[in-house]
Amino acid sequence: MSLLSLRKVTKRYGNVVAASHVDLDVAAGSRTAIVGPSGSGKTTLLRLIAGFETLDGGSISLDGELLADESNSVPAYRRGIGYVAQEGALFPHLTVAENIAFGLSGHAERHARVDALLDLVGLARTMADRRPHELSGGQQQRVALARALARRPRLMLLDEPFSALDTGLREDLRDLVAEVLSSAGVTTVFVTHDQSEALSFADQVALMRDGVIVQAGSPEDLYFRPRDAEAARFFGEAIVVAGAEAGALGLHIAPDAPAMLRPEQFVLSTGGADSPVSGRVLTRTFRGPTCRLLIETTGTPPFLQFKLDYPSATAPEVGAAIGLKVVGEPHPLTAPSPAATS
Ligand SMILES: Nc1ncnc2c1ncn2[C@@H]1O[C@H](COP(=O)(O)OP(=O)(O)OP(=O)(O)O)[C@@H](O)[C@H]1O
Repeated sequence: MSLLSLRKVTKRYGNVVAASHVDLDVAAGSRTAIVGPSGSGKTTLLRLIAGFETLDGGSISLDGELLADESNSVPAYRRGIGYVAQEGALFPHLTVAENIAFGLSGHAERHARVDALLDLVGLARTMADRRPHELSGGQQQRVALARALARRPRLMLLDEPFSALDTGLREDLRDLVAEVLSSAGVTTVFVTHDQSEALSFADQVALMRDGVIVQAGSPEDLYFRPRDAEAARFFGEAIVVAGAEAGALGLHIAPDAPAMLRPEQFVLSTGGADSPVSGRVLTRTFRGPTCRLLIETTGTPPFLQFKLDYPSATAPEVGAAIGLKVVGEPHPLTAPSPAATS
């Protein structure tokens, strides 16, 4: 069942339409990622849901209750929504415990709740008396999460909460947050510009472009069945082929629409005598466990170039002849694209 519903949500800043007729449904207990290029309207959408901004059109409802439309707006503090921003959202003059307990009533209850929340977000109880400047960035974000959870929100909004952290820490904290939120059963909407974070953390991914949600669906939908070439490339390497290019790969696609393949749909073999398509390695970039190879087909023109990752231990050298076989189907794209490869 849908907990959060956005209907034709519109927000303008002067001439800029930051959100335009946005429809979005978020199921109870699920996690939705909002992704898209810089300036596409992700933060605006989150701030509208939180109640930090007013709507110019449309409506937002939570659990059947109207939160906002053109003429009404429930104040942010009455929405029962938790919000964790990128960084710096803690009160600097309050201790960790005071930050977490901010707004909670009852001394005894506050104390017990702070301890439970510190445990939940993996912070030692001895940190309760520290102030934010005595914590690392990752610890501060854990406190911010604990503070948002303290009020038992109906919905949690996360605006790039891990983006200021180093890669390793970022992944650890992301896994912890996923665990904490699902064990607490908290419905979550989060903004990220990191595609892999969106694909791994979310049940539903909504891709925004120029204030519009161009596609919303499961991570698999967005990755394997993107709507257009731009959406395809947003989620990783995409090989977009049309007409003769598809023929050169031995694929059958509709004549006037392009189609997309992911590089991992190409099975590469060295030697290549038995493979339907022949090619050679143009460049080879070592990346640790894998090498990124730039491949060019050599059989039937037009000759296509594309990149694919291959295990380093057995990666072919530059100039090596290879064989290629396509597995799975090419995915048809709705909008034509002039470029053949990414
Ligand atoms: N308070 C504001 N006043 C004027 N324009 C604004 C305001 N807030 C956002 N905008 C504009 O609205 C558009 C959407 O901004 P928004 O911050 O929602 O994008 P975003 O997708 O979150 O971007 P980023 O990934 O860079 O954070 C942008 O063109 C931005 O310049």
